Amino acid sequence: MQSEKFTPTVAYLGPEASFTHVAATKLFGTSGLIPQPTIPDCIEAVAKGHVAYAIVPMENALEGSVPMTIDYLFHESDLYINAEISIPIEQHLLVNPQQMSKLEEIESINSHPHALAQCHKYLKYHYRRVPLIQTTSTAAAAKYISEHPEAKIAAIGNRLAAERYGLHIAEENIHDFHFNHTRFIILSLRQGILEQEGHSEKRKTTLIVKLPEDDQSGVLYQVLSVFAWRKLNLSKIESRPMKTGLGNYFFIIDVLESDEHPMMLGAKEELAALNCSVRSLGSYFTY
Ligand SMILES: O=C(O)C(=O)C[C@]1(C(=O)O)C=C[C@@H](O)C=C1
Repeated sequence: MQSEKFTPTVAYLGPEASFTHVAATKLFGTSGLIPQPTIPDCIEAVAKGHVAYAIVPMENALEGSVPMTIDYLFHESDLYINAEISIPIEQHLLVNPQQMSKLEEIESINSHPHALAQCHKYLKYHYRRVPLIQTTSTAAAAKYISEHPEAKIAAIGNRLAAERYGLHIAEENIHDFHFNHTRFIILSLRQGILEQEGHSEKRKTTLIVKLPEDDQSGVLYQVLSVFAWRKLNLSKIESRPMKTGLGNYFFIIDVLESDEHPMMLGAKEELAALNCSVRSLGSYFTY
């Protein structure tokens, strides 16, 4: 399936059977995948050249962006996006087989904060007084309860985690909204395109734009008009704090066009003429 002849090493948010692991196997197969405990560890592994790629969650359809990913991309690293993959997310309530008959005695429910938030209504209705404990991933929560069969803890995670860690699915599909997807980005030190079967027709480009330091009225409007009159379709724009003081932001902008398209070259020039700083995180296919 892969066009490259060697098996690349890929850091992913683990442990095994996290959603990021599921996304990674869809794109890279099962070999060369190296689990990391956190998103920063994935990003650091690729930034230091310990692995060829890192795959990390970027955005969930219910909960929005993963701020840790965006902030590390902007503040802590100099990486490029080589591909994007989006997968459906189904959350299940998992318990150790020893706890299956004692569900009403559950003392905490553990999972990744995004997963807990995706099941907010279910948890409020069925487990109102049970504390929710955040873990580094859904699979980390599943692994923990498999290693502590005596603990009266449930986890929220996927079917693969139930199988991998020998857990029971106490309740299926507990996410609050049916259309639940997460998109993941594949990062590397090189600007490049990961090209495999089943990619999108068009490329997407991610830009990081900083507005001029001197506060001018209408500058964001001007930035948007740079794309608008060129008919460059934006699929996302989001502001994040610069971390230099209240009111200072950078923008992450996804454009449904390749970085080398003449209109994109013109857009980047015009943004520079507006005194904006522009960094391209690369052009890539989506899967
Ligand atoms: O915890 C996992 O299994 C992950 O891969 C992380 C993550 C996320 O960061 O959003 C990925 C997909 C789901 O939305 C829930 C959690």
